[in-house]
This record gives sequence, C-alpha cells and structure tokens, in this order.
Amino acid sequence: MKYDRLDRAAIDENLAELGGWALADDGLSISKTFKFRNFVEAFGFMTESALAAEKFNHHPEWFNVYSRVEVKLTTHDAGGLTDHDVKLAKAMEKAAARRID
Ligand SMILES: C[C@H](O)[C@H](O)[C@H]1CNC2=NC(N)=NC(=O)C2=N1
Repeated sequence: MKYDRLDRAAIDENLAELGGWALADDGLSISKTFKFRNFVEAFGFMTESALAAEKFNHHPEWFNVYSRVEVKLTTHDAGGLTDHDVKLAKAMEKAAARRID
C-alpha cells in the first residue's frame, strides 16, 4: 500500500487525463457527478464501482438520488489525494459507460 500524497502537478496531470473531475478548494479531494437514465442504471454503476472499491480496498464517498450519483474521492489514511484515488476514479469512469452526461 502506498499512501504518498500526490503533489499539485501530479494532481493536475491526472485530472486532465480523467476529465470532468473537480479538485476541491482545499485540494484534498476530487469529485464528479454522474447522471444516468434511471435508478437501475445509477445503481448498476454503483455496484460495479463497489466491486472495484473492494478489490482496491479503497472506497468512495458518494450520494445517490434516483439517477444521479455524486462521488467524492480522497485517501483518508493519507489526509489527501493519492494514486489510490486516481485508480478508483479510472475504474468509476469505466463503470459509468452508460451515463447520459
Ligand atoms: C482498514 C482499511 O484498509 C482502510 O481503512 C482503507 C479502506 N478504504 C479506504 N478508502 C479510502 N477512500 N481511504 C482510505 O484511507 C481507506 N482506507
């Protein structure tokens, strides 16, 4: 397990590659809102993301209402952003193939 915090240059680089993720004002987390056609699609995304999270032992903070899932990623053990957040964000992008915007 690597808990090294990413520096600002690494964060910016990864955010540019990921697309659509916003860095929090305090620089300690990234977030993105995913929209789906309905609750089943949103929950499918959450299910696939949950399996990736378990595999990585790295878990999202998230909030779901019907077809919308708001996601926030941070590494609690490191008090900020690490490679683990980037890895989970990439897995969530894959899981969100059926998003509508
Ligand atoms: C004990 C367990 O391995 C740790 O608490 C893991 C679990 N999932 C985690 N998820 C996230 N997002 N940050 C962590 O620091 C973290 N730590």
